Amino acid sequence: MSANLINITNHNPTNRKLWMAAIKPPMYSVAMMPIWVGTAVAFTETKIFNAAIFFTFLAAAILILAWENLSNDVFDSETGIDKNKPHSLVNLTGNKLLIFLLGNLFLCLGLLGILAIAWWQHDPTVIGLIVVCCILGYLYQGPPFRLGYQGLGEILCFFAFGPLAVSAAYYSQTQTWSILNLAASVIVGIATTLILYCSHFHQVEDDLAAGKRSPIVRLGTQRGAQVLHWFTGSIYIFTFLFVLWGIFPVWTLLSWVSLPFAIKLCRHVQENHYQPEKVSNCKFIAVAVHFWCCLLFGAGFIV
Ligand SMILES: C/C(=C\COP(=O)(O)OP(=O)(O)O)CCC[C@H](C)CCC[C@H](C)CCCC(C)C
Ligand SMILES: O=C(O)C1=CC(=O)c2ccccc2C1=O
Repeated sequence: MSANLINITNHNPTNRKLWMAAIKPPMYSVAMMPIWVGTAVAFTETKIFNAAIFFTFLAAAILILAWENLSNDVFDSETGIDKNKPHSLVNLTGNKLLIFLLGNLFLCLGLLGILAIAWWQHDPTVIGLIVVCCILGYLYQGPPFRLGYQGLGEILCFFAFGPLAVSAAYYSQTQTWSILNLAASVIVGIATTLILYCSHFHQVEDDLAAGKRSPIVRLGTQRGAQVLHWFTGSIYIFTFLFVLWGIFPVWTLLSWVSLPFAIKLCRHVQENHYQPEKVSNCKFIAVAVHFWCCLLFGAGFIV
């Protein structure tokens, strides 16, 4: 049996854990929330809900994020930054080409789903917006740009998962634009960017060695942990202000139910920012903050 096949068929628990860490199932809620929130705002404003478009968009978003993650492992294998990362899909399979081709297959299927939406609407706007998201995703990690290595990933992430993806979801239902939806997209964008920011805390040593100037490399873990308080707090402060100004319905304050996760995240990082093995799970606490915050925020528009 080849080494690759041994890797894939070895069912011991450690190997299963590595595969789960490589595939990152909880991370895929990140692709779903912009579609959920954009569709919820569209429903509030227009009472339009097209289920076929909603579910096609959800599936396509998941496929596109799968491409982003698979190609991240491919491109990172070329810079050496993942050499200590056993849960990289390239390291697990030992087959970079396979992961590259699989990633591109997911991208094509995802874009086909979005193309179907554009076809049903006789309007290329949604595919245009999602192609721009994919270009930002490539600029983040792909050669020769690798803007994530310059510490610019958070900006790309905010625009891709915030204004662009949420506007695309809104437009896919209504074929119009909305200022309310743009304001809502700011909340989704910040909550998603929080996850990316948290993902750097445990990687400072490997990032430095590979020349990646992530925000945490630039700030240091201590200041990074302090900035995290403001970053996390801004989600709740902005939501409150938008409610106060009469822009968001009061029920969007339901998103504050996610505050315990946000407090847990800030405390955990404050206490462990300098211990990579302890802080490494903070990304998944941030995923919980994002999930509950965006789920309830979207629900607040429908209630
Ligand atoms: C792949 C991403 C982060 C991983 O970064 P890193 O290399 O530090 O992680 P590892 O340690 O695990 O190697 C996320 C990058 C996000 C990017 C800036 C923007 C992606 C845009 C998406 C393609 C947009 C999808 C939108 C969808 C809702 C239609
Ligand atoms: O593996 C990761 O660190 C991330 C994967 C991912 O898909 C994503 C999407 C949006 C924001 C952050 C992240 C990650 O950090």
